[in-house]
Amino acid sequence: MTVIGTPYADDATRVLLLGSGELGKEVAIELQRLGCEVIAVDRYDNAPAMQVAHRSHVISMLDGQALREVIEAEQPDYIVPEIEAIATPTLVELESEGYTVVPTAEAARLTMDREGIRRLAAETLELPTSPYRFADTLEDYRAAVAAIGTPCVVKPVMSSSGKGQSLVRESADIDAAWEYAQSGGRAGQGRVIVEGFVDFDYEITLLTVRHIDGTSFCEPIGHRQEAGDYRESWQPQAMSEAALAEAKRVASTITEALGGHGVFGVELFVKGDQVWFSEVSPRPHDTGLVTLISQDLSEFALHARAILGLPIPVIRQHGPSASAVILVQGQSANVSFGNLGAALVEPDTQLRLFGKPEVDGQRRMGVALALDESIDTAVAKAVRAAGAVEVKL
Ligand SMILES: Nc1ncnc2c1ncn2[C@@H]1O[C@H](COP(=O)(O)OP(=O)(O)OP(=O)(O)O)[C@@H](O)[C@H]1O
Ligand SMILES: NCC(=O)N[C@@H]1O[C@H](COP(=O)([O-])[O-])[C@@H](O)[C@H]1O
Ligand SMILES: [Mg+2]
Repeated sequence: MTVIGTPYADDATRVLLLGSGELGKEVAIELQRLGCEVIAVDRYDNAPAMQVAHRSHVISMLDGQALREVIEAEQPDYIVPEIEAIATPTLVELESEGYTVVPTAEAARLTMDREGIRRLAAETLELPTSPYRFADTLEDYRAAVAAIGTPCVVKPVMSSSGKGQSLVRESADIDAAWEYAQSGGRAGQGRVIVEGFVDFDYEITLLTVRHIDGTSFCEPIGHRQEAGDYRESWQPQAMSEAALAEAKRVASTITEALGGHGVFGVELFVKGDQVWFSEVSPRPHDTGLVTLISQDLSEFALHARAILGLPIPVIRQHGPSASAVILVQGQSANVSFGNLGAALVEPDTQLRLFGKPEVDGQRRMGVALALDESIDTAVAKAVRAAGAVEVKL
């Protein structure tokens, strides 16, 4: 039975977020709505979730000792990873000492790098995936590309949002993809995965919620990626009955193996009735930002309920909906967003501006949301709203 205490009191229900970006900000808001005490942690100050949390800490989350110190000082009831790059062996230790890691420390460990989750999905669970090889040296990498063939996709094993990822179309691209993977990963240099290119019709995120009463699925979310990062997402993605059933089978299998309670973003490629597992986030997914407008309980509200052991009897979907990202390019610690009246002039549009403290290169700093009569018009409306926002550096 769930009991929620009083924030700042001894009996507070303390939730510690490891990662404090835009996804964590929405999770923090949902937890606060239920009266939790929220502690936000990230590698830099003034991260989005820190701006709505009760307290925050700035540490390197890849430093196991620093991670342990913050957790031991805060004594959270729930530790909620929000990004992949965390010292997950420390989370495994802390879990064995009695702490609760969402959904489980093992899920965080396996998804921290692409090898853990890929081997679990393809080799242990025998789910369909692209063919793949891992490599640590340029020589092994060249052999891996030769074995997989072109086109293939090269990614650092530890990276997200497309960082360090490239498509090798022909042999002339091979060495540049290695160089990019070595410099573009989030957690330094090293191992890469070489994946056979899947020529899919479309790709989806199947948000899967493991909660106190079982497993629930959201309507499938379609999305378009550019340079390994999402630009627009929409819900519901039209799918054949057979493809949807197979997608749910794959999502059930992988999330059951990871265990615990919470939202999972299961990424799948679909061609006809065929489905390939790509990867899974044991946490809300960026393409799921669309659920801020498309569902009564967004993926963030669902995560909060699932974590706290609260029931999820139904998830209401409001109809064709879309999200379009607001990407900012340049260098500034003083970004401003104008022309917002025009961005929101159409009915059924919304904006989220994340409040990220700075940009250096390209960074997602907001998202536009829209509801409409069809997926096509909803996507077009969200893109118009995002495009109307005038960014000043
Ligand atoms: N083997 C593949 N075949 C075809 N397309 C692929 C393959 N791997 C990745 N992609 C494309 O690149 C996108 C990003 O890949 P992936 O999800 O592995 O990267 P990521 O860095 O983990 O991204 P994120 O953290 O945003 O999910 C996929 O959504 C897909 O569009
Ligand atoms: N695909 C993973 C993803 O979308 N993660 C989200 O982006 C933030 C990092 O943003 P930043 O790179 O701008 O700091 C993360 O904290 C998380 O909210
Ligand atoms: Mg992905």
